[in-house]
Amino acid sequence: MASITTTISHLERENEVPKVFDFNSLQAEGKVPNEFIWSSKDLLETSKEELNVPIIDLEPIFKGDNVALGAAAEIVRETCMKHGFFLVTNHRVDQNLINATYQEFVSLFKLPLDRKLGAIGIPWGYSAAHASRYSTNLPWKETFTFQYKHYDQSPTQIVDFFTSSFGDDHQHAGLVCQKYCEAMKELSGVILELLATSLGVDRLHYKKFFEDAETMMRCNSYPPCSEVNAGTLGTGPHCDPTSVTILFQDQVGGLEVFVDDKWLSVRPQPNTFVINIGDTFKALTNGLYKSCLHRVLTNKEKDRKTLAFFLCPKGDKIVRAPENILGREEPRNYPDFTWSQFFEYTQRKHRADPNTLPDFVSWLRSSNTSSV
Ligand SMILES: C=C1C[C@]23C[C@H]1CC[C@H]2[C@]1(C)CCC[C@@](C)(C(=O)O)[C@H]1[C@@H]3C(=O)O
Ligand SMILES: O=C(O)CCC(=O)C(=O)O
Ligand SMILES: [Fe+2]
Repeated sequence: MASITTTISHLERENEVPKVFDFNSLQAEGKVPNEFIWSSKDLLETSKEELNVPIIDLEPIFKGDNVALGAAAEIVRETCMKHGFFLVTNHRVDQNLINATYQEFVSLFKLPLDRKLGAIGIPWGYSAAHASRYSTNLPWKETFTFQYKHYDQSPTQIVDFFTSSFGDDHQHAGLVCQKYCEAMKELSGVILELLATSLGVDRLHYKKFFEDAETMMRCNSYPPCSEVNAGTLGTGPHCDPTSVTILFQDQVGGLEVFVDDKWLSVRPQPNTFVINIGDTFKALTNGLYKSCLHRVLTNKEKDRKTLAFFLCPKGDKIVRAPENILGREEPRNYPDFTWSQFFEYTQRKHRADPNTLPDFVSWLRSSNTSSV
């Protein structure tokens, strides 16, 4: 996928000089530029009720308790057919590693703007509100994104990206993030076994499919926004185009899920990760599981950070659902495609939103038809 970095065309910024936003200045000024104002349909009011998210205790599953696995799989199937979000606890990821990774990003986003701008890159690198890609509906956030290749045994895979982005003084940060990604890779294996069991397919089916994954790791840093009622969003309404997201969120809150025509908040729960199904995994279930809509609100007082581990298959692998999901013979609802094709579509043709997957499938089918 590195080719995208050299050939990417800015979605909405073909012929303009991209603006650069400094959130420190924006906060000091206290006013919100128009580019950050979203439309009323994106800003529908949040419901008073919260999303009732099941918390799956992974400890019995780690211990090989198949009865517990079966019970957990039932809960996962029900929740993924409804909205695609659940929490996991007793995940065996060292809390000190989570804290250390979180603190590395606290420091990283405190760097002077010129050092962060020196790490700007698409899709890998630093971004301030995605202002180098879009000119409207800008998210009120900074991000740092990099790729983690599960099959790359190099101990410096992530370190090299951090030092090339920020200099040799970020070698330690890279090492910490590499250990975090390795822990996420282990956790993703357990989640994939749980998902396979919930779908009635071979328990190792998805784990094997993702054994050479090329994952996208991102830290989202959401500065406080003094003008919360101005119509800003930390991240706009979307379905993750990726496969399975393992999200660490701090205790600030702001993540919301659209279920039964209502925006419901996902309350931060200590010692848990948020797991959500993305578009590509939806296709890997032939559309049975929801890749559901979510968004992030801004808040007036607190800085919020999240660590998103976006599990993605190796770019050239064919995304195709296994036969007999839940033991049912079903017609195929999606054409074969590769993650590289879909990722490139999100980066060059269609900003990920609530309709990315159906729009991609229509585009793919029309391209295949026209190419014959
Ligand atoms: C494949 C991806 C594209 C985005 C990062 C991952 C999964 C989520 C996508 C995203 C967060 C959806 C909302 C819009 C977006 C542009 C963003 O706000 O960051 C999306 C990411 C991206 O294209 O960088
Ligand atoms: O930061 C969050 O709470 C969620 C962010 C998100 O949905 C994303 O980056 O895809
Ligand atoms: Fe998301």
